[in-house]
Amino acid sequence: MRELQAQIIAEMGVQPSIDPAAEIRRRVDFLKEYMLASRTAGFVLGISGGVDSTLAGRLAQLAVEELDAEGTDANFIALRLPYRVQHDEDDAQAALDFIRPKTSWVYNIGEAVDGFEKEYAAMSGGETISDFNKGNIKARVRMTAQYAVGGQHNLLVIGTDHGAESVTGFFTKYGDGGADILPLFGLNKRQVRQLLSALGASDALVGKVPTADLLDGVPGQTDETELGITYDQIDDYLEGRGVSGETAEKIEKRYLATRHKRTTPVSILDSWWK
Ligand SMILES: Nc1ncnc2c1ncn2[C@@H]1O[C@H](COP(=O)(O)OP(=O)(O)OC[C@H]2O[C@@H]([n+]3cccc(C(=O)O)c3)[C@H](O)[C@@H]2O)[C@@H](O)[C@H]1O
Ligand SMILES: Nc1ncnc2c1ncn2[C@@H]1O[C@H](COP(=O)(O)OP(=O)(O)OP(=O)(O)O)[C@@H](O)[C@H]1O
Ligand SMILES: [Mg+2]
Repeated sequence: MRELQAQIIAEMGVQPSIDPAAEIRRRVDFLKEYMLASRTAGFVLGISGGVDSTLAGRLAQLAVEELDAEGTDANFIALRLPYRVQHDEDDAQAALDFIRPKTSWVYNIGEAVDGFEKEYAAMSGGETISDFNKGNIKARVRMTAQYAVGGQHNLLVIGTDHGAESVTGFFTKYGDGGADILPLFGLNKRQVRQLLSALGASDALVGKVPTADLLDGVPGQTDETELGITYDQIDDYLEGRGVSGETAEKIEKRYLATRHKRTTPVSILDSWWK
């Protein structure tokens, strides 16, 4: 195996094979134990209809149900965070039906994002924010909405980052990358699907094609199209399997370019970037 591949696998904590039932138990326990240790009242998470938030949402709901049964009041607020009308709203509703969250709210980010864009144009004498940059603003407004709910109700913000996203830095810094607790870390994408399947999610939810869905111009653009790498390739790489040199180089190039996203802001005491 390539030396950098071994180092990346260790950092991402991905195992070549997993026992889905044991992973579900371990992650529900982690949510419960951390909630108790942090003296918070539960969790908040945006539900998009994608596999990551469907799994993290169901784990959070199981954690609060167990805590309630054990005599500790806990809450889970699932947030729909559409930008205006989401093109695959039906899938998001199917995800909520599967998660069965204790509380479910909708915060439409349309007004906040468009208001931001308008004020930006006024400030800059008419500069237009690119669709790509606006996509990152959408992700950061979603983060702000989750922290607003968390701040009001003493809840931890769940993040859905895991090995297959972290390795390529395929998230918005302080957007979906901004969270308090990461119950999916250590998994790759196919393992996320394995856990969802073990929890009884429908084939449609388990097989949902990953999309960041951040662009006005290309609704539902697939992650694989933007990345130019497939999740199967990323998953194979993270399981220590052989992938072509070209694929390994693409993954490693993204990994090295996005190190700043996987750490705290660089300070004069850091040397990792040298
Ligand atoms: N070397 C460096 N050291 C320290 N900071 C550095 C830096 N280079 C850039 N930066 C900072 O980082 C910023 C760029 O990072 P960032 O704002 O994240 O922006 P960026 O990485 O350019 O874009 C985010 C990517 O993540 C994808 N994404 C986002 C959200 C969700 C999902 C999903 O899968 O659902 C995917 C999105 O499609 C896009 O490809 C720069 O504007 C700068 O502030
Ligand atoms: N439209 C949305 N409504 C609510 N939350 C969202 C929305 N879009 C993104 N999010 C939040 O941002 C996180 C990151 O998005 P990401 O696309 O990586 O995950 P996903 O949609 O759950 O799964 P997938 O990666 O398979 O599409 C989501 O897990 C979710 O918590
Ligand atoms: Mg998505």
